[in-house]
Amino acid sequence: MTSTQRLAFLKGHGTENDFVIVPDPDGRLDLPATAVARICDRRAGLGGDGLLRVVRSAAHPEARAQADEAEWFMDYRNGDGSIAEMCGNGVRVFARYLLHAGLVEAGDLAIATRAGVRRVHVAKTGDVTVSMGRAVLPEDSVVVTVDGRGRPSTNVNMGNPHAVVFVDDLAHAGDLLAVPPFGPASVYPDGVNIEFVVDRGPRHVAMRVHERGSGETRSCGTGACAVAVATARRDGAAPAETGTPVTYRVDVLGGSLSITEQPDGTVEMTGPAEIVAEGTFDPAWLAAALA
Ligand SMILES: N[C@@H](CCC[C@H](N)C(=O)O)C(=O)O
Repeated sequence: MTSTQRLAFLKGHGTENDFVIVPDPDGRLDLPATAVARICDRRAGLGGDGLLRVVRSAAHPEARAQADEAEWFMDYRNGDGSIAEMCGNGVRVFARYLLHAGLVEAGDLAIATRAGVRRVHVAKTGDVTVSMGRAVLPEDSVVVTVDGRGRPSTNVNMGNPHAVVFVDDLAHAGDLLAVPPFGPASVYPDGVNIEFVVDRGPRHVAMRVHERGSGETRSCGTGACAVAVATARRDGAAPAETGTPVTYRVDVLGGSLSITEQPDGTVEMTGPAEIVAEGTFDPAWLAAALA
């Protein structure tokens, strides 16, 4: 980018998990963690739970191997600038952006991520569905520390790490999240996303989440998948054994997501994804942020 060119950005969200989208098709932009954190700052920057850099897979060293399957790579960063393997709301917003920008046709497409290629269905309007791969549930229940107290949780990996804690009242989660919860470093050496869950009805739950690298957010797509799978195990629902898909509605502070576990173990998520604004960075502000 030359000093006279202005870098474009867009803003989007999925169930109010919000992202700054930065198109960088040829992978020319060096975006250090400090710059991402400044861009995602809600007072001194644009504000967002995370950032989605849009890069051609062939132009990114971490995605080159996926380039035959997926033209575009979602380079996802948390709001503090740290890198995460996967973002479920982000990948829906990423697909909505590709369509919005005319980079793909409506229908089925593949998106490269650090957790592997994800298949997405995006129509011209409405919800976006993404196949999130298989959940991995290591057998052990893990004790996480919430507000100074140990609580048992279900360890679920959706490409990124989650700990699902069943609670009696979600209202308490707000107080509990005042001090960031954490999991044991032996199980989660790179940190963990922690979900608090209550029942709302048959195959219907609500959650709040504390995200690694972003704090409490109004939604987490991978978290909702982890919650649905952990709840299905708790409820004794076993799609692999019955051959019948199981669907949970997972309410989040910013809306609701539909999560289906298929008999082959893959997890599908359906929910909204919207682009809300687009513009350009002030070149002087950006240069300072990148310095
Ligand atoms: N909000 C995301 C998850 C983003 C990554 C997460 N904070 C991590 O560090 O693993 C989602 O919608 O899945």
